[in-house]
Amino acid sequence: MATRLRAGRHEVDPALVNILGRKADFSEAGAGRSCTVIGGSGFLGQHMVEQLLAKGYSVNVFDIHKRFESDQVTFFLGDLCDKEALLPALRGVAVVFHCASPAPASDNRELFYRVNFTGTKAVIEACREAGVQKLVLTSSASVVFEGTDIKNGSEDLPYAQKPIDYYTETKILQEKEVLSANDPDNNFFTTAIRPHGIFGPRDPQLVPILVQAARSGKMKFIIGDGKNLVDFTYVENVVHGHILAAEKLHKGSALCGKAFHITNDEPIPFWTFMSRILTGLDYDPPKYHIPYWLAYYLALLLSLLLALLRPLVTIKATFTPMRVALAGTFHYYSCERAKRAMGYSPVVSLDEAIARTVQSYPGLRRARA
Ligand SMILES: NC(=O)C1=CN([C@@H]2O[C@H](COP(=O)(O)OP(=O)(O)OC[C@H]3O[C@@H](n4cnc5c(N)ncnc54)[C@H](OP(=O)(O)O)[C@@H]3O)[C@@H](O)[C@H]2O)C=CC1
Ligand SMILES: CC(C)=CCC[C@@H](C)[C@H]1CC[C@H]2C3=C(CC[C@]12C)[C@@]1(C)CCC(=O)C[C@@H]1CC3
Repeated sequence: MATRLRAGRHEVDPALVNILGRKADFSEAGAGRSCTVIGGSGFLGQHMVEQLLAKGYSVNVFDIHKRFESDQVTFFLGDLCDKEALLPALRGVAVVFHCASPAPASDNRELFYRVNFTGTKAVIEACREAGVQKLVLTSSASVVFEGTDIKNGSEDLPYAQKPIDYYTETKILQEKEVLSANDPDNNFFTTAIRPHGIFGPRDPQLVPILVQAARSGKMKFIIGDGKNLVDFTYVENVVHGHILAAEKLHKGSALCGKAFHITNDEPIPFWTFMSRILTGLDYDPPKYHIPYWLAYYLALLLSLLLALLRPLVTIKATFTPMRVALAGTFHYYSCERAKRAMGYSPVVSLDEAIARTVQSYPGLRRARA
């Protein structure tokens, strides 16, 4: 069962919910501006909640954890795999944003499958049962990435036949489920947003991992010639894409049952981006080059060695073939489809985004002697 944690500004009498079958919408902006953010306690989820509130939406958060306080939000705690737990959080809302997933760094295959695949099926069923009209999934551009160069890739690229990890494999299954659930006859519309390399304030992954690597002396080498372009997308642009998608998703719109890349539309060499974050926080940027294939085979050798030793020692490598591929190949995507179908364009430039991000991590700045 989900636990309702707080009666927020938009809470209504449960008796009224029962009579009307849906929660009344009290926002200034009118009908359709009530939503639930599944995964609303996470990095992207919290930014979603902030911008939705600013735009006058009434917001429910459904998450396995509660990580912030707000008297404007109604919180529901539970596991998204449990349809019965989801239902109270979805009744009466017009839009559901599904941005929950186990962290990509996890190696728990069973968890990825359970949450991203079977859990997403529970979300779809719960949406239908609760009378939700729109479901916006946070997918990932990596659903088409196989570890080799992608330059200005469009959404027409086929799903990866050999996804780079189990997280991505289950993101593919999840996206397929959501897109095929689009059902105009029953007034249920679905779409998927595919962001890439989300970064920004409060991100627990990219900047902290990078700083940890720099502090332990692992950020000395540039893999390859350092010219490989990659998309890094500021979190507020990702949120903007999600909200636009929800607003443009309706019967007969080009969004129904389709996926959309959302990026900063400013691909940047991977190592330039890393160096700008590092120097912004007073760390030295990497300066020695190591050939891509040498790095790749070294990482492969290391992972084979660790697999052989696994019965005796369990060490989690940071230098993995998957990370080498992410750091040494081109992978940037066209967001033309989102521009055309929903009028998307980034609201924060990459320069501004990097500056805001660096400024937001005073605790990770290098201590000067
Ligand atoms: N960050 C990135 O660069 C990219 C992210 N994405 C996608 O964006 C989405 C959001 O990512 P991000 O904000 O970084 O991730 P976070 O891990 O920060 O947020 C996900 C949230 O979902 C929660 N959650 C996990 N499992 C469940 C469950 N079974 N039931 C309810 N809640 C659950 C998490 O809780 P807990 O922390 O306890 O697990 C967390 O609060 C994900 O779908 C991810 O795949 C796509 C492309 C790039
Ligand atoms: C676009 C996208 C998916 C971004 C994710 C960023 C991460 C892949 C990087 C953040 C820190 C990076 C890192 C390495 C590879 C890429 C990251 C994990 C190394 C493992 C590369 C090899 C090394 O010498 C150590 C690096 C540590 C940090």
